[in-house]
Amino acid sequence: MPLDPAPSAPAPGRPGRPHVTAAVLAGGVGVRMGGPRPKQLLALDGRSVIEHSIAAFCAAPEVDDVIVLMVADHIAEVEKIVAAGGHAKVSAVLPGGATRTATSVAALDALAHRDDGDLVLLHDAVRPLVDRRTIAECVAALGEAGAVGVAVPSADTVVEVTQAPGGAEVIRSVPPRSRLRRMQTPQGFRLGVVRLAYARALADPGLVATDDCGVVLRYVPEEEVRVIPGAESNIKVTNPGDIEVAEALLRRRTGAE
Ligand SMILES: Nc1ccn([C@@H]2O[C@H](COP(=O)(O)OP(=O)(O)OP(=O)(O)O)[C@@H](O)[C@H]2O)c(=O)n1
Ligand SMILES: C[C@](O)(CO)[C@H](O)COP(=O)(O)O
Repeated sequence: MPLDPAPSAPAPGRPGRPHVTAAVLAGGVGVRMGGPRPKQLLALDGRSVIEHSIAAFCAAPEVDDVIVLMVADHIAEVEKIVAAGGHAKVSAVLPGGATRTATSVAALDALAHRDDGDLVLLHDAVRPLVDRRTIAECVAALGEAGAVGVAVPSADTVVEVTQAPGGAEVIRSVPPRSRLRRMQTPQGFRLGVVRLAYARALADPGLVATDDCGVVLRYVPEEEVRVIPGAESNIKVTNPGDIEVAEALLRRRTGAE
């Protein structure tokens, strides 16, 4: 599905406001989950995991359009999901990259026609329970900061480990828990900031990244990376059993409404 070639413009009825694109990253094949199909296509309460994520951003009034970066072999399947679900804000379904980082870069490439002041929310397709409050607060925080991560405090003590000379894993340090957070998505950026970060990152042969805020922190250190509260329910469907957890969380949410 081709991207709308229209040049960057404020959304109709919202003059002066930056355009907000949500990019749903779905280029992974789900090695840890196992199974024949990528985990973003697994069923969760009558919809695929990826459709929950797409629907959450389509329903958010702050979001103008949604692009999906999907494993190339399954693009047609996602296009059908989008059409059948009537997710009208989806402007493109494009191939992801070989790594999550490459998929983030593909999302930025797809937004080359947007202005540096426009906004992008990069979201794991496999976080289907992202809620409206989180999306709204992420976009609102981008009014003050060029990069915004969503995170929750750690209930567990988190330790750094290393290998002892005999090969056993041993604790190297115990960072103060009160300052530790577990990062989630969406992670939101002014396009100019995240473009600069990835331009520098891609020139670094030692690039290793597990999230996009980390890329900004490392390669644009002058930029503040703001952290806003996430939600414990915004889990990443990663391992066998996580679908059942997501179903239980979804039932609890539906019951609370
Ligand atoms: N090449 C990749 C790898 C990952 N992702 C996406 O990044 C999110 C978080 O990644 P992860 O949970 O690691 O997904 P997989 O890479 O599919 O899982 P695994 O590491 O177990 O293979 C997922 O929505 C996944 O589809 C992506 O867009 N492109
Ligand atoms: C971006 C992320 O979800 C933040 O917690 C996480 O780092 C993705 O890691 P993955 O190994 O690609 O699932």
